[in-house]
Amino acid sequence: MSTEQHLAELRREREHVAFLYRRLEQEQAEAKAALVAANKTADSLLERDFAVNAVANRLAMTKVADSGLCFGRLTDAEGEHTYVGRIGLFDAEDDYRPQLLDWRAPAAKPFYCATPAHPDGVSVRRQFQTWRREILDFRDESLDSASGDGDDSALLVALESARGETMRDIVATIQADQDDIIRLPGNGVVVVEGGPGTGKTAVALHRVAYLLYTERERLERRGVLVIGPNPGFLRYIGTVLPSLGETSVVFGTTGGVLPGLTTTLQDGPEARRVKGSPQMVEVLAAAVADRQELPSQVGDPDPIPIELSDVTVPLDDELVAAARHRARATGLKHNAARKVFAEHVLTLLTERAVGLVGDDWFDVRDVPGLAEATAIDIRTELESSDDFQRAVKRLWPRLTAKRLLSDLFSSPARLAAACTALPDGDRDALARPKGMPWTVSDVPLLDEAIELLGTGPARVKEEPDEEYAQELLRILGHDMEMDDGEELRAVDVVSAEALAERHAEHDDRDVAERAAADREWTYGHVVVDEAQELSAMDWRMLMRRCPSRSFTIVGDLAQRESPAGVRSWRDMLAEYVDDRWTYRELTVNYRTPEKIMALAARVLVDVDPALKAPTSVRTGGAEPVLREVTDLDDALATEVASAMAAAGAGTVAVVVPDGVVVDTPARTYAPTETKGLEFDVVIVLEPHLMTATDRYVALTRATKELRILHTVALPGNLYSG
Ligand SMILES: Nc1ncnc2c1ncn2[C@@H]1O[C@H](COP(=O)(O)OP(=O)(O)OP(=O)(O)O)[C@@H](O)[C@H]1O
Repeated sequence: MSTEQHLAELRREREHVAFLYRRLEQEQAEAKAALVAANKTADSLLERDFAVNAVANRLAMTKVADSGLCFGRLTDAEGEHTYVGRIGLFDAEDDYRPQLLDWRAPAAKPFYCATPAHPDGVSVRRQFQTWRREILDFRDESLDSASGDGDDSALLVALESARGETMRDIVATIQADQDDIIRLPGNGVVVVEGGPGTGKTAVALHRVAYLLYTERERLERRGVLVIGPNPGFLRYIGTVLPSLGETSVVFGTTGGVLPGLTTTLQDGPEARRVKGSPQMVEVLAAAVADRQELPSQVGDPDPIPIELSDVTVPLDDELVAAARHRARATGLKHNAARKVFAEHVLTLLTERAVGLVGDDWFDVRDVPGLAEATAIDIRTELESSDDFQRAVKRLWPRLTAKRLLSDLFSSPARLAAACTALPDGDRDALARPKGMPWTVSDVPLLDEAIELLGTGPARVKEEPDEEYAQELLRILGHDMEMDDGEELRAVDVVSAEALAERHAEHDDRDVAERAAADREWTYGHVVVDEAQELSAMDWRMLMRRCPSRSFTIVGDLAQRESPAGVRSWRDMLAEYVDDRWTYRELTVNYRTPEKIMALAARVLVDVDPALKAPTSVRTGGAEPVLREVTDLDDALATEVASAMAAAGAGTVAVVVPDGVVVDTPARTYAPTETKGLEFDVVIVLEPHLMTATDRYVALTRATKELRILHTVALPGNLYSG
C-alpha cells in the first residue's frame, strides 16, 4: 500500500470509528433516558429495581468503552469487514446486524488466533493504534500467504508505554496462547503456570471477563472471587475488570476470606509452614475431640458430684464416656452434638439417681410405678440443677472457632493432646500466648474449625417473600409474550413459592457485598493469583467456596516464597479433582527487557538450578546497573532523582530488604510486597540480604530500567554476564 493509499485508508477508518463513537453516545443517551424513565414510571419498587438494573448495566458497559472502543478489523475472502472492540454494538434498524464485535464473542477469536497456516476465514487482520478516542495509525497483516507483512508492533507499542499505578487491560493485543487460555470452558480447574511477566494475571482477569460474557447469568448471580497475594496487588489489578466491562467480582486475600476478620499479619516461617500443612486437619479434629472430656480429665473433683434434694449423684468417667460415645455417633458437629450429649447424660444420671434414692431396705424400683414417678421428678430437678449445667459446660463446652484455636495454641497440654499427627518439633511452632492478633495462616484454620464446630455466623437467610415473588411473576408475565401471540406466563414454568425461595436473597446489596458478608456463599468461579503461595489449608478453605470446582489458578513455582506453598500442582489438586484439570504454560515475558531478564535468569539458579526463566519479548533496552556504594542513603538520593527523571510519567519503586531502613521520597516496598506488580524503574537495595526467591521477584519487576545498590561485594552470578 502506498503512503497516499495508507493515508486515505486511515481517513476512512477514522471516519468509521467516529461513527462507532456516535453510535456509542446514542446508546448512552438512550440508556440514560431509559434509566430516568424506569425511575419515574415503574409501578412498584421491584419493577423499578428490575428495569434500573438492566439499564444501569448497559450504561456501565458503554462507559468503559469510552476510550479505545474499537481496536481492530478482520476482512474475509469476500472483502467483508468486521470491526472488533471492547463491547458489541448492533444496528437495531438492520435486524441487529453487528456494527462492532465484542472481543469475547466467538467470532472475534480469529482476531487473536488466526495465522497464515490457520487463517480461520480471515484474509487480512488490521490492528489500530489508538489513543483515547483517536486512531493514530493501523497495521495490516495478510493471512492469505505465509509472506504476510504482519509484525507485532501493536504489542510492542503497548509494552513500551509508561506504567501507571494500576494495571491496564490487554484486549487489543492478547496473544494466541493467552487467548487459548482465556477462552477455555468455565467448568473445571485450569492451572496456568509461567515465569515473571508472562501475563498470568492479565490472562486470569481477561478470562473472568470472558466467562462473565459467556456464562453471564450464572456468574452474575453467584459472583466470581479473585484471590491475590496482598491488598496492594488487589488495588493494582482492581480496575482492570471494570475497564473490561464487568462488575460482579469480589477481590480479596486469603486473610480476608472470613467475614468480619481481615488480617495481613504473617507468622514466622516455621509457624506458617506448620499451620499451612494438611496435618492441621487432623490436629483440629483432635483439638475438638479433646474438648469433649471426661471428669477425670477436667480435674477435681472426680467423679463430679451432682447434688439433688434427696441424693448426690456421682458423674463419673463411665457414664460420661457412654453419653459421649452416643453423641459422637450421631456425626453431628460439636456444637449441635452437645444437645445430644447433655440429653444422654441427663437420662443416664436420672437412672443412676433413681437407683440411689431410698436406703438399704427400700428401693423405689421395687414399688410399681414409683420408679417412673421418681425418675420424672429427678429429671426435672436435674434439668434446672446448676451442678448439672456446670458439668455439661465443662465436659462439652459450646465453642467458637476463635476460642478453640486460642485455647489450643496457649495450652501446652491441649497442644500435646491434639498434635499427635505432627512431628515433635512442629508443636512448638504453634504455641503462643492468649490474646495475640490473628494471622493470615490462622484464617484457614478458623474456617476449618467453623466447619468442625458448626458455629459459622449463620447465613442471613430471609423468609421466602411470597409478596415479592408474586410481584416478580406479574412483571415477568408481561415480558413473556411469545411469537405466535400465545402468552407463556412465568407462573406456568415456576411457582411463586420457588421464586420466593430463589429471590429470598433479594436485598439492596450487590453480589460482592452479599458474598463478602456470608461465609457460606459459594462462588460461580474462583481465580487464584500467585497461587504458589497458598497452603494446603488455604486450598481447603477456597475449595469450600466453590463446590463446582470452577477455578483459574495462576502461579509460578519458582516465585514461591511461603514455606507452606505449593510444590506440585498435581499433588495439591489430587484430593479435589484427581487428575481432571487442565494445565497451560506461558513462556514469553512481556514485562522485563531481555538484558534485565538475563541477570534475573542467573539469579534464578540460586532458587533452583533446574528452573528456566521465560524469554523476553522486548529486546534491547538499558543494561542493568550495579553500584557498590559506601553510603546507601546518599547513593539512593542520587539514584532516585535520576530514576524519576528517567521514568517521566511512569513509576519508580525502591525494593528494600527487611532490616534496612532508608529515607527516600520514592515509594518503597518490601520484596514480598512487589509480588505481581511492575514499575518502569526499579531500584533494588542490598539484594544479598534477600532470600533467593525474593531477589528473583525483585529483579523481574522493571519494565525499563533496573538499578542495584549494594554496600558489600555481591555474589558472582549477579555480576558475571
Ligand atoms: N498480550 C499482551 N499485550 C500487552 N501487554 C501484555 C500482554 N501480556 C502481558 N502483558 C503485559 O505484561 C505485563 C506482565 O503481565 P502480568 O502481570 O499479567 O504477568 P505475570 O505473569 O502475572 O507476572 P508475575 O508472575 O511477575 O506476577 C503487564 O504489564 C501486562 O499488561
